[in-house]
Amino acid sequence: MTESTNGRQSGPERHRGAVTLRRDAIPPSTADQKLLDSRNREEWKTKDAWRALRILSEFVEGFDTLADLPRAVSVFGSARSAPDSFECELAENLGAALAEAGYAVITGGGPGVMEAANKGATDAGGMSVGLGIELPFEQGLNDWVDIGIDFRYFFVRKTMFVKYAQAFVVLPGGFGTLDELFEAITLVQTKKVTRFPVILMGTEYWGGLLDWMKRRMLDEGKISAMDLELIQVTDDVAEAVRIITDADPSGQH
Ligand SMILES: C/C(=C\CNc1ncnc2c1ncn2[C@@H]1O[C@H](COP(=O)(O)O)[C@@H](O)[C@H]1O)CO
Repeated sequence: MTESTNGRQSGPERHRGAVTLRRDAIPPSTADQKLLDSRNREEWKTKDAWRALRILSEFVEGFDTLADLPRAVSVFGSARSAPDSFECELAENLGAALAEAGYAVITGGGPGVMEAANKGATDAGGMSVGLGIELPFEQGLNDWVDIGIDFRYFFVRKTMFVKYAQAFVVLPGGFGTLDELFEAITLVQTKKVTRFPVILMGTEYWGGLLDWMKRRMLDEGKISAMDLELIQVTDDVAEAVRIITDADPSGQH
C-alpha cells in the first residue's frame, strides 16, 4: 500500500478493458481464468457464447487502436528485472535505437524489461506502446507508455503483438517471455508470418537453451537446421536494428 497525495491509501488495481477496479471491487479471478479454468459444463452453454462477444470486442478495440501505428517492433523480457540489470540497460538502448530508426516499440506495458524498452523509445522521441494484460498481480501500465490497451485475454493480446510488428526482439525473461518467443518462432516456422525476424538478445542468458535446442531438438530430428536459423542472436543493439531494417519490405528505413 502507498499513500497518495490526498492521504488515501492506494492499493492494487485491476483493469478490465475500459474498467478500472480498486480495493474490494477487485474480483478473485481474471477473465482468462473464467474462460479457461471453468469445469462447470453448464456454464459452457450459458456463458461462453456471451463471452465470445466480449472477446470479439477486445479484437475490435485492438484493431481500431493499433491500425494507425507506424511500423513497429515488439520487445519482450522479464517483468521482474531490476532497472539497473544488464537486460534493462540493453532494453532501454534498444528502445531508443528502434525509435531513432523510425519504429514504434510495443511491449507488454509492464515493469522490468518492458518498462525499460518503453522508456528508451519515449526518451528518444519515439512512440511507445503497452499492451497490458489482466493478471491477479498486475501493476498497471508503466509510465512510459504513450498508447496503452489493457487486454483481458492473452490470446487476443498475442495477435496484436504479431500483427502490428515487423519483428520480435526477446530479452532475458521467464515463462511469459518464453511463451512469446516460442509463439513467434512457431508462426514463422509454419509460415503464418514471413520476413519476420526473431532476435534473441542476451547471448549468455540464452546460450543454454540454444545448446539444448541443438543437442536435443535438432539431433533428435524434432526440428530442422533451417528452423534453428529462424532465431538470430546478438547483444549488439545496432546489429539487431540492422537485421530488422534489412528484413523490412517497406524500404523506408
Ligand atoms: C510479475 C509482475 C508483474 C507482471 N506484469 C506484467 N504486465 C504485463 N505483461 C506481463 C506481466 N508479466 C508478464 N507479462 C508478459 O510476459 C512477459 C514477461 O513474463 P516473464 O515471465 O517475466 O518473462 C512480458 O513480455 C509480458 O508480455 C510484478 O513484478
